[in-house]
Amino acid sequence: RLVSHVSVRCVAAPEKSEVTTRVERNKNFAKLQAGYLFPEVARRRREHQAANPDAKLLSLGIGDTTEPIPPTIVNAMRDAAIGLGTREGYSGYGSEQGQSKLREAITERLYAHVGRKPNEIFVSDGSKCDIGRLQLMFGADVSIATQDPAYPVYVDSSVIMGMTGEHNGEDFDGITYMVCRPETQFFPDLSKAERTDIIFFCSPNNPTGAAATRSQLTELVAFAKKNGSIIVFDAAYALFISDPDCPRTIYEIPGAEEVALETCSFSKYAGFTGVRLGWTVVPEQLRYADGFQVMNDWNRVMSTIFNGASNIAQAGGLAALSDKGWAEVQDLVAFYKENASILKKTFQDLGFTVYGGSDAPYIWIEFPGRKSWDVFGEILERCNIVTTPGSGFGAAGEGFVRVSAFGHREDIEEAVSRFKTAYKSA
Ligand SMILES: Cc1ncc(COP(=O)(O)O)c(CN[C@@H](CCC(=O)O)C(=O)O)c1O
Repeated sequence: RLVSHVSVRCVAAPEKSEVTTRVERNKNFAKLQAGYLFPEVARRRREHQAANPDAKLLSLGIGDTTEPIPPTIVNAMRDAAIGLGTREGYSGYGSEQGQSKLREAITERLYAHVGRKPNEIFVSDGSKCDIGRLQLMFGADVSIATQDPAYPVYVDSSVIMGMTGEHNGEDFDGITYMVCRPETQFFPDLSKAERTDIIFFCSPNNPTGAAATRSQLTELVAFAKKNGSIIVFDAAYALFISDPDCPRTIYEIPGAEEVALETCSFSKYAGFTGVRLGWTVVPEQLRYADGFQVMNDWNRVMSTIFNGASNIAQAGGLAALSDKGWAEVQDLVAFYKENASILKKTFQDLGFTVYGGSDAPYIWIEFPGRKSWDVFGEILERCNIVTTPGSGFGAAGEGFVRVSAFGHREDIEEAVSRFKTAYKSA
């Protein structure tokens, strides 16, 4: 009997050396330089708390919602859950693509005006999960480009899938990093970018908070068309956009349906980070080089390795898209936007160079010449506040720190007071 790779301690027998199986490890994992960013931030937070047991830590690190789910939405999930306890209300496995009425509601609320149809909307258990499944669908032989800095899942999932080479000390060989820094308004210089099969693009961008303009996204779509690339457009924060010149979906750009799929989520809209509900749009017009519809393979992935989003979560999503629920969603987003505005102004008044925070729930603060993890540690020590180091999002994030606006208002105000005390003469 093969025992798994654990040290086996048998009471009766003497301690044996470590026993292993004969299964080779996926070599791609060894390319990763550290654990995933947010568990590492959490580890350092726990370490600091252990060393300072009386400290009241405030978390402006991971972008996790904090406010209660609004009544229309939570009542719908409550009723769905109660219904499962009755013969007429019970339901088992649902469509892997999502309940039709939810697909229709997402389309009606967010995409009908740009030509998308319910059969192109695939409901899931969240956008991060879909990114991993999209990588599985694309396979290891595609070439990848991503904004830098960016949501770490794009790079880490590409490494795990075997789409990259080794880490070269700064970043991974085989990935095209499209640097997004202040000098180019956080939009990549596409004239210098190599052709890749897949382009991960997030707007509003996590972590910089920059929302791409219509002309920038028009340039991106043209770039993808010219190169025959597929854009994975991550719109997880689209509802935070106030600037009318910044599209909330890539499909506001004519022709995008031929080169882009879009992933989005109820996480930051309805406080569903723990409920788990998202979707990915795969247009009928999106085709591989051989003309095969991408939608067909995405459907095959979702029906093969996913058994559908929770029926309770879907009931909540449907309620969120009702007129009443959507008004409550807007109020939630406005609450976090106000947090962002308070934080942004605080850092500006303290003399920092600050980006983001207007069309996104993230504030991107520059610490010229400083190492991000050092600044992270300094803020933790001086303010007992958890942030996220910019270098955790890519090499171009070095010298920056991300501050999240997800928090109770009293915690945001306490954080502001602590920052003012600690950095009054920045
Ligand atoms: C751009 C982007 N896409 C997708 C997600 C996740 O969407 P779900 O539908 O909830 O799966 C996040 C959350 N990013 C947060 C949380 C950390 C993480 O997801 O690893 C953040 O960046 O702090 C995100 O920033």
